Amino acid sequence: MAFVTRQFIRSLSSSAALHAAIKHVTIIGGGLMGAGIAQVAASTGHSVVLVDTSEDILKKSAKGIESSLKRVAKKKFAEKPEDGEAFIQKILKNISTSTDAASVVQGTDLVVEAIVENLKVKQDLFGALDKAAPEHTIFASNTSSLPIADIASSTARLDRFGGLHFFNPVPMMKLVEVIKAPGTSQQTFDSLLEFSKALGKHPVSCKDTPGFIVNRLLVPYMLEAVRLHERGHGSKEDIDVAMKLGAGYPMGPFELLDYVGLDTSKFIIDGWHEKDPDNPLFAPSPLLNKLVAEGKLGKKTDVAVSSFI
Ligand SMILES: CCCCCCCC(=O)CC(=O)SCCNC(=O)CCNC(=O)[C@H](O)C(C)(C)COP(=O)(O)OP(=O)(O)OC[C@H]1O[C@@H](n2cnc3c(N)ncnc32)[C@H](O)[C@@H]1OP(=O)(O)O
Ligand SMILES: NC(=O)C1=CN([C@@H]2O[C@H](COP(=O)(O)OP(=O)(O)OC[C@H]3O[C@@H](n4cnc5c(N)ncnc54)[C@H](O)[C@@H]3O)[C@@H](O)[C@H]2O)C=CC1
Repeated sequence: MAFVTRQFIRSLSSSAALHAAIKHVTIIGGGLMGAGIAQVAASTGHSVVLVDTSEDILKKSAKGIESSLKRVAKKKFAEKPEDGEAFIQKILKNISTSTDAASVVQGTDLVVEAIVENLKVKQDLFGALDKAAPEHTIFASNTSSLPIADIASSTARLDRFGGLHFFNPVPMMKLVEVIKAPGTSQQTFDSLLEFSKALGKHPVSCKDTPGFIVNRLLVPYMLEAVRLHERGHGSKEDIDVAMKLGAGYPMGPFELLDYVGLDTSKFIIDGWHEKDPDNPLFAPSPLLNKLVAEGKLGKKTDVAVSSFI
């Protein structure tokens, strides 16, 4: 009995040690999501390396993180603004940047990928990182719409691979969907749940099904808003106002599409349409296709102007 108890306590403490082990995080992709995830991880005391393809992009990511932190500090230190600068600098010290993912993952506990929503590109990245990262390193994807199992299939660490789906803007949105793919071990899943909590987020458990929970509901709604407008049944402005004042959404669907990025939205819809071509919920939108072809991608193209105008 005493032995069982000791064993039990030992297994509990080794699982706690595993959870505590996520200290060093590598975020791949310094765009809208990666920069936000890096900011939140650094703000909660993690040591973060942010990776992208060029120094110029990383400079832009760092600028975005700093201005977001300024907004946080302005609120947090409203009474004592002089403490705000020290708060920002302390967090920025936890973040370094790199363009060489394979070398920085050598010392990391967790890789969170937030690059372009393309299966092949994600698989190539993880396939290469799998060879470079230590045994214990957990891999996670922030994909909006792709099956985690498909992304993980380019690696030999299916048990240490899961989904961590954050929401935009990451510093403000409390939810993280934690996805357990068929190969994800319980230990990995628990570590991802613990990590989400350590970031101050509220995790929910998801199966590896298309769109998990939020996007399975949100994407058809947003597309239906675009189709309603395409049919001439409402102006973009009226649809946005209607959903804000009539349904209590903080942003209307067109405002949100601008915020999320029209390119990312198109990647999601095209991918689902290809898999399920007869499903009218995922039919491509001529308006969205036209705007993306014109390079109008939403706020990421021009913060001040809506791509839908
Ligand atoms: C068709 C396919 C489509 C597929 C899409 C899939 C994408 C995904 O995979 C999943 C997603 O992320 S979906 C998007 C989920 N996000 C939302 O729905 C956001 C909705 N908007 C909001 O919650 C608020 O407008 C929001 C919180 C953003 C802003 O709040 P407010 O509306 O009250 O407006 P503000 O006056 O601008 O902000 C108030 C204060 O909030 C703070 N803040 C906002 N943004 C911040 C940021 N980025 N960093 C730091 N602080 C921030 C800030 O304190 C601000 O006050 P000020 O600084 O004085 O303006
Ligand atoms: N935009 C949103 O609201 C949300 C997006 N997501 C998902 O997060 C991921 C990223 O989305 P965003 O941040 O919006 O995209 P983004 O376009 O803002 O940023 C993507 C970044 O990844 C970089 N990148 C591309 N390939 C790379 C590679 N091989 N190695 C390193 N960096 C690379 C790009 O240079 C770019 O800076 C996508 O999978 C998307 O579906 C998830 C939740 C919300």
